[in-house]
Amino acid sequence: MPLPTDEKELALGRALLKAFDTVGGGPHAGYRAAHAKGLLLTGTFVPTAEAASLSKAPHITRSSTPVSVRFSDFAGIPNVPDNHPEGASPRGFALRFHLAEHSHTDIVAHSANAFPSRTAEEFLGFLHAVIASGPDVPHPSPIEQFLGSHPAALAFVQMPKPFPTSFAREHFFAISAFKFINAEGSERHGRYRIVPDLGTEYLDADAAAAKGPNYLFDELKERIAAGPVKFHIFVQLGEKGDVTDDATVQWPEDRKQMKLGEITLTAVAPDNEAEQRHLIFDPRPGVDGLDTAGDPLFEPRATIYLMSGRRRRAGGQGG
Ligand code: HEM
Repeated sequence: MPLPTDEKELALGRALLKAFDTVGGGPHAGYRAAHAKGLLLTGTFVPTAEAASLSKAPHITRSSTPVSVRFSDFAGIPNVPDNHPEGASPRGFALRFHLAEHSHTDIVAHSANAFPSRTAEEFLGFLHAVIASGPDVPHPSPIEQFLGSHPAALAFVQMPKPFPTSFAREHFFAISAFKFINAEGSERHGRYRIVPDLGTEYLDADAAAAKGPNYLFDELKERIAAGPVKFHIFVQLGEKGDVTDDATVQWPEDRKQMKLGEITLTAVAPDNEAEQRHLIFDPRPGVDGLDTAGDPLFEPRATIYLMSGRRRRAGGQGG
């Protein structure tokens, strides 16, 4: 998976990485520039019978596929408390389907069904406004000005992001629309939703504040030692006219949702830190039967995940 050769794309990737480093007090050698604190679990994906009507992708047409899932807190701070008011949310769910040796496809999702910007350039503007807005900066501060002129960013910042009782009681969204292509060549747009088998469950603010800084990761390790953790993958199906190239626009809640399959996680991955450090997720599917659908976030994300991942691998420690 090479980096792009276009100098503008590379410069955007470098600028985003630098901005994340600044916000997270990094770089932290060997860790991700965002979603630095994580845990990797392993298990299996089993598709539903109807999933093949949507896509001919290998993991959707086979009876089962091994998977890895990396759960994470948002910030680029390796020891961010799981109950940190700004640093922990949205939580991440990065899923890898292991199709064959050196062959895989990923879904990278987070716990908010929203994103603050349509483009990576706009996201960089958001981060720069955060960086320029210390406590001593006069009002309206750069971030107040940015939020005043970017309604999607304001909505994202203001949306409630409650703390779950467990990673196994949180839901996740891949935000962008994808194209699903079946064996007959028919195409449908859809958006992934990953829903816990046990349903979502959240703490109130006082209960969250009373939790320890590692409450989510400690609980996940205990839970998986006691038995499997299950999630269902749904695809919210787009209809004619639904926007497919803008992560800030959600589709109506009454759109049909097709169940794609189930993930059963059974163990904490061995050599967890080294495995996490090595894994570089790609938000683009890159397999027959699945494609991106014009969302401008995909390419810059792929670039920055790769840039950050190579830097992390060279860091030699961390996860
Ligand atoms: C312009 C938009 C975005 C930028 C600049 C960005 C930036 C980043 C960066 C720098 C990382 C660390 C990469 C690494 O070192 O491996 C990261 C990881 C991650 N991002 Fe994004 N991101 C963007 C959009 C999104 C969206 C839309 C989602 C949710 C659907 C998302 C979810 C995640 C998750 C879950 C991870 C952790 C992946 C892992 O566990 O390795 N990001 N992002």
